[in-house]
Amino acid sequence: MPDHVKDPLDQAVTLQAPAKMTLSLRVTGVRPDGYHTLDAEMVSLSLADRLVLGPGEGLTIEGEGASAGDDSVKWVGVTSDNLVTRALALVGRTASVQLTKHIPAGAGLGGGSADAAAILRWAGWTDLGAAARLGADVPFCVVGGRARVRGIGELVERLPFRALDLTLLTPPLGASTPAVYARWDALGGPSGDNGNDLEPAALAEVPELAKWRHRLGDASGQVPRLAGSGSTWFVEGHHPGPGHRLVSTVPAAP
Ligand SMILES: C[C@@](CO)(OP(=O)(O)O)[C@H](O)COP(=O)(O)OP(=O)(O)OC[C@H]1O[C@@H](n2ccc(N)nc2=O)[C@H](O)[C@@H]1O
Ligand SMILES: Nc1ncnc2c1ncn2[C@@H]1O[C@H](COP(=O)(O)OP(=O)(O)O)[C@@H](O)[C@H]1O
Repeated sequence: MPDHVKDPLDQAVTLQAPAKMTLSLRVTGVRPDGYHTLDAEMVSLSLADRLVLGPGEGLTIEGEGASAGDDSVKWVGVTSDNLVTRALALVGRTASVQLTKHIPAGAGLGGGSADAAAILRWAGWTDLGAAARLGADVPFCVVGGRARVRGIGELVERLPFRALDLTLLTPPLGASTPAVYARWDALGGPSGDNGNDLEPAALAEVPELAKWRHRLGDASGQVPRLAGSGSTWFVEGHHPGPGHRLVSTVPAAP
């Protein structure tokens, strides 16, 4: 058992929870339960939430929320279905948790999954099938770094780290993951022509997303790609601009 698990509550433990970026995403099928199978490349980002664990119980959340002035941190919610609370329950541990959000919620950056994965890593949890029951993005976030992800997200094959700078633009609107997958079904399973099969479905579901793609495209001279089911757009390289987040890939934690 790792040292930090022996007596974790005697003193505070600080955990980093890196956001994930889905660099490419192909939907390869639909399971009988309605979940979609994927073939995706995911990477961890320098953008991260912070969790401070201490003795006792209870969750507090603070943070600036999403970009463009949207206070979406409000809808993270300190409830029993918060992914931090559910991760603690899965590993059978108690702790007080102070969560500082830097990853905008509902932005396709896996913020909640990253927080849950930080708890699983701290507890030494390695069952990625069970981790996927918290959320399909949680297994990748447990492994981190760079990986090919298949199944509904539970099959994670590590890939060598690749340093990459990215510019993100997160619109002040969320894209609901279940709604985007449902729209992909309704559209007959379209392929994305820019590396992400969910992009046409997300644009059909939330047409306002197109405005933000144009904005980042104009600023960077590239064709932005949608992060997973959205709502964040990204391009390669660092392109400073209003509301732009300049991030880099980070290797898996040792
Ligand atoms: C699309 C992706 C790509 O990385 O994420 P985002 O980039 O938007 O965060 C993931 O597949 C999202 O994973 P995650 O956000 O963890 O989804 P979950 O909470 O597990 O699932 C929410 C809902 O999305 C649908 N869902 C999710 C994952 C999957 N492989 N097939 C699905 O059909 C299901 O309807 C499910 O009830
Ligand atoms: N600790 C958490 N941080 C962020 N969102 C959370 C958390 N726990 C639960 N959620 C919920 O998860 C949903 C998706 O948020 P998030 O994981 O940040 O985005 P996405 O799935 O778009 O990558 C939101 O509806 C949010 O309320």
